[in-house]
Amino acid sequence: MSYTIGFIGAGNMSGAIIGGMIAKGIAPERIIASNRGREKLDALQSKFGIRVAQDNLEAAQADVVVLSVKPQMMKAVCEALKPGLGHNPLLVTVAAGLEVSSYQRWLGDHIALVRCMPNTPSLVGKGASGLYANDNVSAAQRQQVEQLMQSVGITQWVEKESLINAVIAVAGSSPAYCFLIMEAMIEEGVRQGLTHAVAKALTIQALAGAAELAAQSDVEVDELKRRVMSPGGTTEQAIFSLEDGNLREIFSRAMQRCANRADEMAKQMGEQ
Ligand SMILES: NC(=O)C1=CN([C@@H]2O[C@H](COP(=O)(O)OP(=O)(O)OC[C@H]3O[C@@H](n4cnc5c(N)ncnc54)[C@H](OP(=O)(O)O)[C@@H]3O)[C@@H](O)[C@H]2O)C=CC1
Ligand SMILES: O=C(O)[C@@H]1CCC=N1
Repeated sequence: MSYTIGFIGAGNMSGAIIGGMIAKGIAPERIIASNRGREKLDALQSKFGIRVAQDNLEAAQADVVVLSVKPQMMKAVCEALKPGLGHNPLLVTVAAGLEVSSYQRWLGDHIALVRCMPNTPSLVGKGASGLYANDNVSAAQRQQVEQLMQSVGITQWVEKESLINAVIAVAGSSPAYCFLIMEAMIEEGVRQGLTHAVAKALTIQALAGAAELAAQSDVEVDELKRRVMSPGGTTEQAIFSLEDGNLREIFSRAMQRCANRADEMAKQMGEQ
């Protein structure tokens, strides 16, 4: 692959994808990022050797243009980019909430646009991205974006745009849920007498190990859970406590709020 990739907005999500791509061996000269402020560009340039520009129109000259500013900024950014998109690049937006129809209103009905919902573990090659393409995206462009995002993790296509909100709940936002679980486990480990360093090392490895086991296993996760729960043993006391506390309902509510917020954002910002 030798096409160029431009990132508009060089914040957390762009940094994670760029870092993952460089770690996978994508040549830094193929990547250009633009950002409002200079500081993040300097950091990305010195860390990864990519090209940077403060003018979004420069990054927009790439073959694939990743729109990675906050949803609230997207309309203004797109309208300013419009004159520089005459080469009709493949556009990939990672913004939560905003729908294809909004981008088409700002940039024209002809745009080839993929909505990609990635997550920050992309930085370490363990990203999970959902992808949705509008009708103008060709089969070759689908492959191109798939290949690009697979360089930093796994991808799953969804064929209905509304399902991107479910992808946000399951993958885009969920690293934060996992970090919260880690925080809680580390805190209790320390309460029970472990040092912070020991509790942290064990927590991270237990969760990473469980995820790897689930990924490599040919049985469902509920069976893997059952294999840890010796009858009359320790684990079932913990699981009973979590179930008594309605953990499933807590997750269900949290993920519904997450997806609903994406809906709400689409409505608010789609009216712009
Ligand atoms: N963080 C995450 O885990 C995920 C985020 N996303 C999506 O990614 C997008 C970016 O989020 P995230 O990286 O977290 O946010 P950040 O705030 O970290 O990054 C946004 C970047 O956009 C820059 N920016 C703002 N306005 C402009 C402009 N007019 N021109 C150029 N650059 C501009 C900001 O520059 P400055 O440094 O000057 O403020 C900032 O660096 C969002 O739409 C979000 O929904 C999707 C999945 C996961
Ligand atoms: O919180 C957010 O809105 C973004 C989208 C998914 C993860 N972070």
